[in-house]
Amino acid sequence: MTQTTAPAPVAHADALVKTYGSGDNAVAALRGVSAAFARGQFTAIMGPSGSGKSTFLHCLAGLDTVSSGAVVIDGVDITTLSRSRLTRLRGAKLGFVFQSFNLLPMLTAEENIRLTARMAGRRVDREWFRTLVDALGLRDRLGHRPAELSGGQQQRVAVARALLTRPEVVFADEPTGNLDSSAGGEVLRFLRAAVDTYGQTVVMVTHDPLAASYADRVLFLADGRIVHELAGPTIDAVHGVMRRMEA
Ligand SMILES: Nc1ncnc2c1ncn2[C@@H]1O[C@H](COP(=O)(O)OP(=O)(O)OP(=O)(O)O)[C@@H](O)[C@H]1O
Repeated sequence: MTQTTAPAPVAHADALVKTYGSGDNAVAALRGVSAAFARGQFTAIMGPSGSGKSTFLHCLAGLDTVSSGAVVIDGVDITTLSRSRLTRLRGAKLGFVFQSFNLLPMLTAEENIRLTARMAGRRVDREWFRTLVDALGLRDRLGHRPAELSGGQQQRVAVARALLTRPEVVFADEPTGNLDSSAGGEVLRFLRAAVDTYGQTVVMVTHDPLAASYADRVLFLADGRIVHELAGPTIDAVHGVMRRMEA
């Protein structure tokens, strides 16, 4: 008899607790959150304002410290790493896309795309660079600075930068929050294609049920806890869970 075992997740969080401040001013942002992220899976994180979405993403991505619990990326508990080892691991294994693009204004699109790889001392695979630039429609924009690009183009530059190092996980915090629906759709379609074509793992915080419907599953947070998980989300199903959470 052959036994099939589920592949180990590329990232997981165990009993994450995050409290900001102390004493009377303490705010419990995460109250024991556990979740596993399989390789090649696209997860959306949703929930009301203040439910802990950004805190969860930042703790998972090693951008914020945790109060207790563990975050394991590719077999390493990142909550135990020194600051410098954590910085190296982020550069080597993680990619980031933020709502506000976070491009350096004095660098061209191409320089911005190469920046993370350069800072991590990673050699850039030319073929992969070209594949990403073409898939994101940036070929004739490479010499432009961010101020000369539309919001959608800037975010596509940020997405190319995030994927250039072939990270274990891409973390995206409201990546379409500053984009109109057409530019947002392009970014989401590309993230979906990166999951389907390259087996990229993506974790994305969003307020938008349409954006969440591009994911393989949605984790819903409320008051610092995961309260629901939806697989194969449709826009209607996401709206349905949100309505039930508000009731
Ligand atoms: N640096 C901080 N200092 C103190 N409290 C914080 C800090 N960051 C977040 N919080 C609090 O932690 C809780 C969770 O915040 P978080 O930003 O993670 O929520 P969110 O679900 O991402 O919200 P939104 O959808 O509004 O962005 C909130 O009560 C927030 O006020």
